[in-house]
Amino acid sequence: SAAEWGYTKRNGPFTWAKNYPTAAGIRQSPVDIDTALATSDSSLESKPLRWKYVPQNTRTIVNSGHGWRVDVDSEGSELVGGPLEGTYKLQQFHCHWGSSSDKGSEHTVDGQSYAAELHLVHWNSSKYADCGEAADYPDGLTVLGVLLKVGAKNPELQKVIDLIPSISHRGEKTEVKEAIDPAKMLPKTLSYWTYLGSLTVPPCNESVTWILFKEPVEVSEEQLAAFRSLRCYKRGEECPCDEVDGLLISNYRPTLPLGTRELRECGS
Ligand SMILES: NS(=O)(=O)c1ccc2oc(=S)[nH]c2c1
Ligand SMILES: [Zn+2]
Repeated sequence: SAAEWGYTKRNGPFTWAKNYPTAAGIRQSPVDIDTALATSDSSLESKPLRWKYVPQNTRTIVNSGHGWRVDVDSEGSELVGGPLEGTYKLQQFHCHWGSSSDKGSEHTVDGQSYAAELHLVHWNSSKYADCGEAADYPDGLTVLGVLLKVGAKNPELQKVIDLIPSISHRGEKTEVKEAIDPAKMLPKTLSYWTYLGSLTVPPCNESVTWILFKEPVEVSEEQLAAFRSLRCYKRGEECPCDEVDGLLISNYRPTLPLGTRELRECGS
């Protein structure tokens, strides 16, 4: 099959449009958040963003070959309000990072990169049967983005880090025994920017309402180093990517033009 997409020169973001034409679309993510362009919107202020997660429903963590991903049983979760119509359910959460902590976030703010970015992926359960179906519709998905900056060790993310040694190679997965509470990974203040975009990984479906919190959350250098210890190839196979012995040292997509899309903000 065609070389699997990834983040190296050979299979990275600038090659994705070859096999995934949507990646060259006009509603792509991530984007640079030009804070001067953001318009505050009273309708956002009048419908506060509200979420409910069930920590016991975080099921498994897997090495997708593109990073770690915690898959969640959607039942019992919900995200409503803000720019959203209807109810969205949590499907999974994962992270993007760089080879050093001066880069790694997908969204940038006035051109500034952060060390990493956490994504909580939700699907519109008011209109669609599951995440896969929802991903094919412009109002199908919502991703809550949290910017991560270097600082104190993040106790909730530490529960993910502790599982990384058991999913070191692509395809490996393990049960999440100690419940991880997604709500504890969100910032204290809930101000955010929102715009219409896409998945930041192939097939780059233009089906995501992005909600990016303004306040970064802290993570330690050691925790970032643990992310970079994941390998992008299967145990027993040789490394297909020309990354330093197949370590997933970087898995963020560079920003795409906002174009004529509206960028709204809620809260200061
Ligand atoms: N990076 S992202 O746009 O939040 C995103 C959204 C949905 C996904 O499904 C898989 S699998 N990986 C994904 C990444
Ligand atoms: Zn992501």
